[in-house]
Amino acid sequence: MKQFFAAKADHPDVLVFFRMGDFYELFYDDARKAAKLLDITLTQRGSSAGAPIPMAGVPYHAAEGYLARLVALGESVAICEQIGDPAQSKGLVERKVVRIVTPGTVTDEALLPDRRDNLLLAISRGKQGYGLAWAELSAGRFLAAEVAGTDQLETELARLQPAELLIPDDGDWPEWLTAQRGARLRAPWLFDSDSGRGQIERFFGLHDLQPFGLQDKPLAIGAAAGLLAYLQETQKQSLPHLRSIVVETGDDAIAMNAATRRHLELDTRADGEVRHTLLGILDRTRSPMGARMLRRWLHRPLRDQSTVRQRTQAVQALLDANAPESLRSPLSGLGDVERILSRIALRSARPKDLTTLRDALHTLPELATALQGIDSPRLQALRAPLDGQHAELAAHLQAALVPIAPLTVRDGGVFADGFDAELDELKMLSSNADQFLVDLEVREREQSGISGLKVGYNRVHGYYIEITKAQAVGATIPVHYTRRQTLANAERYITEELKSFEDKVLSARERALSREKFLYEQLLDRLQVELDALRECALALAELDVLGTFATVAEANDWRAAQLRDEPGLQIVAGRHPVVEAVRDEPFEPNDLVLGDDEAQLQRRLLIITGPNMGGKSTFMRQNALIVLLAHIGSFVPATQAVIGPIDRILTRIGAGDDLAKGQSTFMVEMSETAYILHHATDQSLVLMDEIGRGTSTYDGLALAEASALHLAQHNRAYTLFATHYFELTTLANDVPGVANVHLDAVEHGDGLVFMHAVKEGPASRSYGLQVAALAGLPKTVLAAARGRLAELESAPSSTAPLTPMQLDAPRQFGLFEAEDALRKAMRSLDPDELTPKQALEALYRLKSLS
Ligand SMILES: Nc1ncnc2c1ncn2[C@@H]1O[C@H](COP(=O)(O)OP(=O)(O)OP(=O)(O)O)[C@@H](O)[C@H]1O
Repeated sequence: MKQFFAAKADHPDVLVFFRMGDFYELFYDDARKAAKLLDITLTQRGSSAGAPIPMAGVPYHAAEGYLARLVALGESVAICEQIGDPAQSKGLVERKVVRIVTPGTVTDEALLPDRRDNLLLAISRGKQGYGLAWAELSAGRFLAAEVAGTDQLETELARLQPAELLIPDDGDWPEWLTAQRGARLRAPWLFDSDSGRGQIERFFGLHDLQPFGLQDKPLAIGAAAGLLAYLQETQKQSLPHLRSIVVETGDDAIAMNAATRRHLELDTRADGEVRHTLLGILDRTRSPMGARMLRRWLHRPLRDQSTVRQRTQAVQALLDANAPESLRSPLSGLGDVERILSRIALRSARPKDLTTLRDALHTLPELATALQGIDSPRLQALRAPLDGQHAELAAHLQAALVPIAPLTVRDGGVFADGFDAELDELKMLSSNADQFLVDLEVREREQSGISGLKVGYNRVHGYYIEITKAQAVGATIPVHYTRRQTLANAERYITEELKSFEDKVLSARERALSREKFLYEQLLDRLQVELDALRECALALAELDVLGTFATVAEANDWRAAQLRDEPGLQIVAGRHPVVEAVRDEPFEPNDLVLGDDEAQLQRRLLIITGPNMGGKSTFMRQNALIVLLAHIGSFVPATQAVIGPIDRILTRIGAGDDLAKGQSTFMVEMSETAYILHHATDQSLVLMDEIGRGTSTYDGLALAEASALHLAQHNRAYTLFATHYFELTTLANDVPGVANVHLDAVEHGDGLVFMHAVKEGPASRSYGLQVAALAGLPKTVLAAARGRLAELESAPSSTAPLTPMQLDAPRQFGLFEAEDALRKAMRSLDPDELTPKQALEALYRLKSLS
């Protein structure tokens, strides 16, 4: 327990896995917590100061599964191992914390999600805003940035979704941040940028931070220092694969805040589902590295048109050369080269990692050939690191390793025959043993005349000659046999010859094992030298995977290349919603979008979109945002043509949901998202506003919607799609330059409604709210009451009656309500108590004819 308390004192904030024989044991609060989180039994062991000590444990061979679960829950674990051999040590075996497994720093294959990055993020703050530094230890990436305000900090967090978050413990952080999974408060001085600067320089072996472009970014330096300190504390080893810090600046990418990422359902839907999202449609990548790169690209569409154009051109070239499949098939089964390289750097690579790397290197020539002659600068740039660069290393690994590697180096069997003469000889000694023993047995049987005599081996006593009691009856045990062990019905002996054989074989086995360990370390050393080149290769493989995926998706779904250009404006012809189109059984109705200032100086900046519920307003708005986004990651887009000018932000306000975590009501969320948009949208931003104002009373809502639309059109001058049921807003088009109306339609067909889903110029004529409600199965009595109330509202609008959106477009709904009025009058004239059954039946027919 003294050893445990010492380990715990050094690691008070994490669970301590304390190795005892075949188990990792947890004690006291750690035991209680682990028992709850892992659903393992809480027991007791001994007592301390008279009180029993709570304990829980997991078997050491199954520890990985438990660690994976704890890490996924945001917990960290200090692994305290037995140092030295218990068989050799007198008294207590020494124990030491050898590593700390934390959610943001894990590199073991079994503990990592394979298709998404696993990031550790550190934040610092100052008067100018916040510094961020994040690392993906499993891939050797280290980045930093500075942002101006809390909004942007939230945006970056939504993008990066770190597994672990380091925050200086200097008080007063918002709860949404400190309550994040994996959030950890750390001593503020660890984030100090003055001392941090020196630490970073020392770590990377630099004179100053100029090469990283970090020298004038004290906040980013503070964050990077906080992150490095944590890495060094938890990893307890050198981190040679972290080679540089890449500084990201916000201007490089199209900004999308947390709400936008959520609303556009880039990689998860509100219900947590992943398949029916943009990533779900797009992700046909063949390797985990490709999948991770695609996700990163999707969350960071680039504003740099030339990079994006190169990607799009590469996709086109692949399609023209009919090459997507010949590129993609070698990528399947390639393995996670990127993460394997990190494990090699950290010297934790397993034999299987090395055989996977070997097989991947053998695939490179095939890939290089597939890309040969394709007319694309980007593809050729990616081909360069694959082509013939690693043939020697591939041959070396081929010669060194067995075809299918064992799980660990510990039990040997990693190296192939013929690779190392010394190892071969040692292995020969131990494998020839079998024949020697067979020969010996035959010989001893003949010489002793005991035909049932057996030669055997056991781990404790070593080699022996066994003679059963029955066999011994009447026989003479040879004099050179020395008794080794007595069993109930047999005696075991050893001879000089067998003993010297045993020494030779056992030492040969041990020496073979230690030779294998030595060779393994040597192989890791050899690989260290090649890491940079191999990393470049891994990145090329990932990007080829993504570009090949873009080509395949484009081909399968008939997507086309978008044209990015410097002139402002957005023109999309026959655009479709990639997810709705994929999910729906019926054909999708393509729609156009034109926004911008055309040659005739006609402005078209804000579209008021009206139309019935279920008409397709939200779908239309989102599809345009998704097309713009896809175009900026280099993918083709679901449209026959898309010409897109510079875009700096995509901002959305869609749907409503309480944010209970932040203590905000539906309306509050709606307004704070609107406020964000009005503050941040520029004349290069794409803004989607879906039914602003519906979360409050009608007049308030209408007033807010109109004022927001005006602000967007006149002040922000953003490209705005503004869907609304407030029909009043359609008059803005008459008075405000840049505002235009479009609408979606439905037609009544029998009892039902048919939605046309086609976007047309001009305002909608009706809203069909009650019909849609009927389709949704509202009880007939409620519908009838609603119809009545609607008619009343229409015939006698009063300032005291609550207005509804229905009422606001009511003047346009003549036909429907005239018929209802006649019906209503006829009904009023009836007195059921006065009617005979026959009159009642006639009245019913009359009413039916009026309806
Ligand atoms: N262009 C289209 N082609 C085919 N189907 C479409 C199209 N647009 C929308 N839809 C279908 O119509 C459904 C409703 O669309 P959407 O949610 O966009 O309507 P809405 O007008 O925003 O409705 P509300 O006003 O109730 O929010 C979609 O789920 C989709 O199935």
